[in-house]
Amino acid sequence: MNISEKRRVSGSNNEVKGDEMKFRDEKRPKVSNISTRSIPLSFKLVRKIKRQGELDLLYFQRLIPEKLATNLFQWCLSELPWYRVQYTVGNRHVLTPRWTTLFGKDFTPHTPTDKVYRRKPQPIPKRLIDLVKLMESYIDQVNNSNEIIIQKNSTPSSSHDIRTMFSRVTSKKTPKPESTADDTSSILQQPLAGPPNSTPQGKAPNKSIDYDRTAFNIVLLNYYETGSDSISYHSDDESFLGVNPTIASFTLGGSRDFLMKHKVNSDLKEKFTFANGDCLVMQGGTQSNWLHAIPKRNTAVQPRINITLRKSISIEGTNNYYKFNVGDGAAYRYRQGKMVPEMS
Ligand SMILES: O=C(O)CCC(=O)C(=O)O
Ligand SMILES: [Fe+2]
Repeated sequence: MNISEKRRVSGSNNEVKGDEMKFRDEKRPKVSNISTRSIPLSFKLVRKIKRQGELDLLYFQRLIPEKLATNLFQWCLSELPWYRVQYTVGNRHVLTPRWTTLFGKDFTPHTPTDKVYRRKPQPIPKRLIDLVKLMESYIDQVNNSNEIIIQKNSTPSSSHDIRTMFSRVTSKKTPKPESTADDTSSILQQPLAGPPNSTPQGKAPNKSIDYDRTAFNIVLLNYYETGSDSISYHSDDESFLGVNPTIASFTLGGSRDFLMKHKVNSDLKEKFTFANGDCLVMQGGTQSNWLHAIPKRNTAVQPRINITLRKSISIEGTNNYYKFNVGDGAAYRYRQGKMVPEMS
């Protein structure tokens, strides 16, 4: 039995051999065409990262305050069904090396749904819809702004507020305001990579890339229970995601390394270690030019849940997602510290 995983049949895939991928600082790309911008959005920080090789990222650090992120982690783990998908490609049997679950469907109009879908799409749970709406709004705001705003007490500019949203997750009690330790003001006291001058007002939006208005319809969750759980190098560049797809990817719970490498230029590599509450948005040419992975680790790592938001533009896309992330096997529920198959 082959336990390595080919991520998706139609995407670009490279097998990753566990920890063999090493990043040495001296091998990092030259800074010549690097621009990293920092924009505080209401009470948080986002970095626009545009680098050589069409890397185009938005890095929302500590977007979800820690306690709320931990609470959402626990809610996802205990309330959602999870799958350990197995599938066959040719004569190769693949065990997906992590738990997955999926919600949502493409926006294609069709009836009756059960005739076209291989597996009935599951509605996105309300709490996750809130996350979707929030991120759509944040991403559009950041992409439509070319401003570098450095101010201590910025007011929320989104109609969605992450604390309001997650107050549902934090159960009956009214959430206490978070300490300001995570707020933009304190982060901005530290110098960040970016243009030296900051101009608070009056700049026209950056028109060099036309980003579509963000509209997610698929919520895919990955649960990495131990360091043996992983996702091999791949890119989410399938045609059913459209051209230059935008994918938002949250980390809840434990930190894991997230590696990126350029598909052609082996000098171009990136490494992030995402923490509880972080969100990375991959957009523009990122998927067509880069691969990403969460490698296995044999050091102690805490369980991590990843929530990714994306858009399927066709029924085929939705079917593909359910095939590789829900599959045909049993649903599992997390009960008393372990995954148990659900009684059907
Ligand atoms: O867990 C992560 O951060 C990455 C997940 C991922 O790349 C995917 O589901 O396509
Ligand atoms: Fe991915």
